[in-house]
Amino acid sequence: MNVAKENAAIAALEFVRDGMILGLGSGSTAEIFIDQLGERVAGGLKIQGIPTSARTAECAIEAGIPLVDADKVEKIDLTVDGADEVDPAFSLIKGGGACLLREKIIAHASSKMVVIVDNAKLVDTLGAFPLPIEVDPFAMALTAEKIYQALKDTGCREAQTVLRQAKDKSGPLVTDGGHWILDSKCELIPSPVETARALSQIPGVMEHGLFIDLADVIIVGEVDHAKVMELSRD
Ligand SMILES: O=C[C@H](O)[C@H](O)[C@H](O)COP(=O)(O)O
Repeated sequence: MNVAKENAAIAALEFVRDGMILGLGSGSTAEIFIDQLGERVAGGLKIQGIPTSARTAECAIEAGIPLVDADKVEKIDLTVDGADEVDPAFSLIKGGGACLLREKIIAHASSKMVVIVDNAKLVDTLGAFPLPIEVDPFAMALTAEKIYQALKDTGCREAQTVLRQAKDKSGPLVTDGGHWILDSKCELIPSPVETARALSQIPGVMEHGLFIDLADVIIVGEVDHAKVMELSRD
């Protein structure tokens, strides 16, 4: 167990209240949170979870967390999720686990997003972590060329893009939504807002891993404590 991730996950429990509808993120840090949340549910906490991936749904069921269909709710109170990179403006790169589309749908619909990371995820400028971009497999080469242009036009020089492969090497990794993932190594993304906007305009791009203006709280786990940083959007 990674103690820093565990400390971040435990600190996120402070944001959970009885009666909440919770977006449950994906990835190793989110899974630690789900385990912790399961213990609170066993102790009497009443919440319902909306998983952002098939894997998260399995973990939540195993942890004893009641789930609710995303189509059956009118609001989501809080989402707790991990991230691959976090910059000082709370912009994120997500999608290292290929769950970015559902994660973004749920984060966008949530009143609050709490991001839990260890301090290795904090960066001055996003881009060292290859940016995951979820694409429709149809005419993927044409979409990839448009992505390359969009990245170049917004200042990400020499972006190298690779099609993510399934772990069993059977072919391209297929997301829960039936799409493929292109990972673009940008080194630096100087204007995340512009890059996000440019990528969103490409028809074959289902979603990209830049999460802008979504995170309200970043919890950074260390070995002996967690630091909670809140951003006011007023
Ligand atoms: O698609 C996966 C997600 O965006 C994860 O939340 C992200 O990759 C961070 O995962 P981890 O907590 O395992 O580093």
